[in-house]
Amino acid sequence: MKAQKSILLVINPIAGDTDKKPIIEAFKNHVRTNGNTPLVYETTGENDNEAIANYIDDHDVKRVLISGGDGTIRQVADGLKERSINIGLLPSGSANGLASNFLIPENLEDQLDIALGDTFIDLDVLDINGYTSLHIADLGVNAKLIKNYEKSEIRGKLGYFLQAIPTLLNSDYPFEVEIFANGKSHKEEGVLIAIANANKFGTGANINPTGKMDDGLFEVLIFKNLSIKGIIQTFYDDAPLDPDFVTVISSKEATIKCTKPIAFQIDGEFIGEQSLVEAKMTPHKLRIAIP
Ligand SMILES: Nc1ncnc2c1ncn2[C@@H]1O[C@H](COP(=O)(O)OP(=O)(O)OP(=O)(O)O)[C@@H](O)[C@H]1O
Repeated sequence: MKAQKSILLVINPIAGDTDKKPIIEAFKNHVRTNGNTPLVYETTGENDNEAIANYIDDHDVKRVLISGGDGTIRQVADGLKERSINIGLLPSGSANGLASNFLIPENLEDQLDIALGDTFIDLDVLDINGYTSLHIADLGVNAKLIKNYEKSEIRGKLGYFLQAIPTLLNSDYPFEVEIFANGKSHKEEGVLIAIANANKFGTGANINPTGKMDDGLFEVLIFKNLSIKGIIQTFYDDAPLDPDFVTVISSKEATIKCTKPIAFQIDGEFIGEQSLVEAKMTPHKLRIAIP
């Protein structure tokens, strides 16, 4: 007889503003049907990283499924640290930026099959100003959009969309930056400087079409203006980006200096206005089950 394995679901009850009971029930049924033991940890918003790490050690957990947005995935990544535990994703955040890069289906039973399956990516883990980043961090218009969205009452895609127009009209942009990477300095003007491990934002915009999420490198992308042609290009998955619109630098380490503090976000979380951003690849990988 096969030994029973403990599978933990880390679930954020507030992510995406949806009822999580159906996810918890489907998870428990699925895991029990496979002869394993389902465990559930609901995040509280307070010291979850530490609590998740303790829970994993105390219950000899063999795999962690995550139901939430990018914030919850980052918390699990921080909790796992050196533990080599496979994870699976049941996206339930409002944007699901990271998960949107893996073509995970909408159907919950299909998601469970994939999350408990044996096809994996060893995702790069970045350190940016001391925070873990798995997806995309950026300075400029998108971070400003996220800040205004976090302050607004309206959640979901509509809330994000409603913030777009006043944010885009903001007079702080373009701003001046100096980027040090691969032993060179680049001085540029930009409206958005992204540090991208992944390809796409949760909105579907493919800002980093040539990036690979497991190659030990990230891209610094300097978007020089809000060109309509450039923006439209980012909606076509494999379209090469116009060099008049964006400069791309691949690196393991980069320092970005701005002449004034600029709105900054990491994986969908607004961090504050920053004039210095230091990004480096860590030796860690996050092993995620994917389709
Ligand atoms: N029980 C809780 N009550 C309040 N806040 C919580 C709770 N659990 C987690 N959080 C907070 O939720 C945030 C993470 O949310 P997450 O990114 O997973 O979802 P989201 O914002 O809906 O999705 P997305 O990032 O895809 O837009 C963190 O700031 C965390 O502190």
